Amino acid sequence: MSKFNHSVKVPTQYRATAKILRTALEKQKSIKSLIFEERHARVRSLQAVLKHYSDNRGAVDQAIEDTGLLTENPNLDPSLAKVLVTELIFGRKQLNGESKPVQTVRRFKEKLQQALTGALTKEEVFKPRYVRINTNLLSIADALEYLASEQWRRKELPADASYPDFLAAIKSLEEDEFMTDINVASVLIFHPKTAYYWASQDFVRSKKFILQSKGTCLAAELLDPPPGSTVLDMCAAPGMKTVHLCNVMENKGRIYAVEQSGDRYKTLCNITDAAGCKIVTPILGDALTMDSNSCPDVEYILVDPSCSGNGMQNRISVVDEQKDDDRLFKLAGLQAKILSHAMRAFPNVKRIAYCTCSLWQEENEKVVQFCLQVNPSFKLLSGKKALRNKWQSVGDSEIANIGKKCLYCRPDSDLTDGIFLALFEKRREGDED
Ligand SMILES: C[S@@+](CC[C@H](N)C(=O)[O-])C[C@H]1O[C@@H](n2cnc3c(N)ncnc32)[C@H](O)[C@@H]1O
Repeated sequence: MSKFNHSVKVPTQYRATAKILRTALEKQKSIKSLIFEERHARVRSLQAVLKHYSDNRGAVDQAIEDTGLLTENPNLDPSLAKVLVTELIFGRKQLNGESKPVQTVRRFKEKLQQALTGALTKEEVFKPRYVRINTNLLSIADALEYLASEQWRRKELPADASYPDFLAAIKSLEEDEFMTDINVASVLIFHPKTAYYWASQDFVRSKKFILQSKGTCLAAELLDPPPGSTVLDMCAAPGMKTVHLCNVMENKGRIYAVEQSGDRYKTLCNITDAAGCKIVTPILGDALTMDSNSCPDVEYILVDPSCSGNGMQNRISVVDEQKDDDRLFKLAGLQAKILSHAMRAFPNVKRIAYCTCSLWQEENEKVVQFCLQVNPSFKLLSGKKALRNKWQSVGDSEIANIGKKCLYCRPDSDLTDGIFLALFEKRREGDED
C-alpha cells in the first residue's frame, strides 16, 4: 500500500505557480503578463518563486536531472517539480502540506542540495538593496539619524577609498550594516537579504525612501541640473528619475516631464505628487513634438527612451533571451530620433544625458555615434571624469572618441542593474574635443 494519502491536495499557490511556469515554457510567453492574468491572491509569493527559478534555472533543471527526481517519479509534473525544488532550495526553504508531490520533493532535499553544491547560480552575484533618500521629504542627515535609531550600523570608508575598495566593502556588508554610495550621496546600500524588509518598510511606503537601483541614479547625478534651472525629462514615466532630478535641483526651478502613454502618465503624476515634487509639469504627449514653445527655456535634458531592457536584473525570464536584431534596429532608430530631437529643438540647452537599461551596443554607443555625427554642435563628456574617476566600466574602446567616454554599469562588476549612460554638452564657439 502506498504511504501517501492521495487525497491531500497540492496547495493552490504551488499549483498556480506551476501553471504559469508550464505556460511560459511551452508557449514561450512572458512570465510578467501571465502573472498579471493570474487572479490568485498571493501574486507576490508566485512572483518570488518564479524570480528564484528564473535566476537559477540552469542549476535547478540540472539538479532535477542529476538526482533522477522525475525519472524515479514519472507521475510528478515537471513544472510543479521545478517550483517545489526552487521553493525548497532557493525560496522559503520549506514546503507546505503533505501532498504526494511535496513529500516526494522533500525526500530528495539532501540529494538536490548535494547536486547543487558548486553549481553556478545567478544568485551568487551579490545584489545589494539600494535605497535612495528622497530629499524632497527627508534630508540625508535626518535619514542617517533615523537609521541609527533603528539600530542600523553605518559602515564608513576612508575618504580616499578607491572604487574597488568600495565594491569590496559592499560585498562584505553584514546584514545589519549599511553604507552610503561613493557616487550618489543620497543612495544607501544594504545587504541583499534585507530586500524583503525594505519592500514594505514605512519610509518606503511614504516615499521618504525610494527603492531604486544605483545604476539608474547615475543619470540625474551626471546631468546635474543646478537648483533653479529648467529641465526636460523626455521619457519620464514612471518617474523615478524625475523625482531624483527634483532632488538634485532641491525642488527649485522647473521640470517638464513628458510621457506618451496614458496609463504611465497617470503613474508619473501619482509618483511625483506622492514624492513631494513641487516643480514638475507633467505633459501627456510625444517627446518628438515638444519644442521651445511647449517647453520654453530648457537648459538640461534627460533622454531615457524605451529600450530592450536586457540590463535589468529583476526581469523574470524562463526562456533564453536571444538577441533580436530586428527589434534592436527599430529601438535604436527611435532612440536616435529622440536624442537627435533633444539636440535640435531646444536652443538654450546646455547638457543632455542619455541612458538605457540595455547592454547592447546598438542601443548605446552606436546611437551616441550616430547622433554626434548628425549633430556636430554637441560633444561627448567623459562620464568617468564626471564621477571623479570613481568608476571602472566604460564603453567599447574600439569606437574611437566615444566608447571610453560612455559609462556602463555591469551587474557582475558594479553590483547594480545593467545601465548605459552618455553625457553631452553643447559646444561653445571655438570649443575643441
Ligand atoms: C525607460 S522608460 C523611462 C523610465 C523613467 N525615466 C524613470 O526613470 O522612471 C521609457 C518611457 O518612455 C516613454 N516613451 C517612449 N517613447 C516616447 C516618446 N516619443 N514620447 C514620450 N514618451 C515616450 C515610454 O512610454 C516609457 O514610459
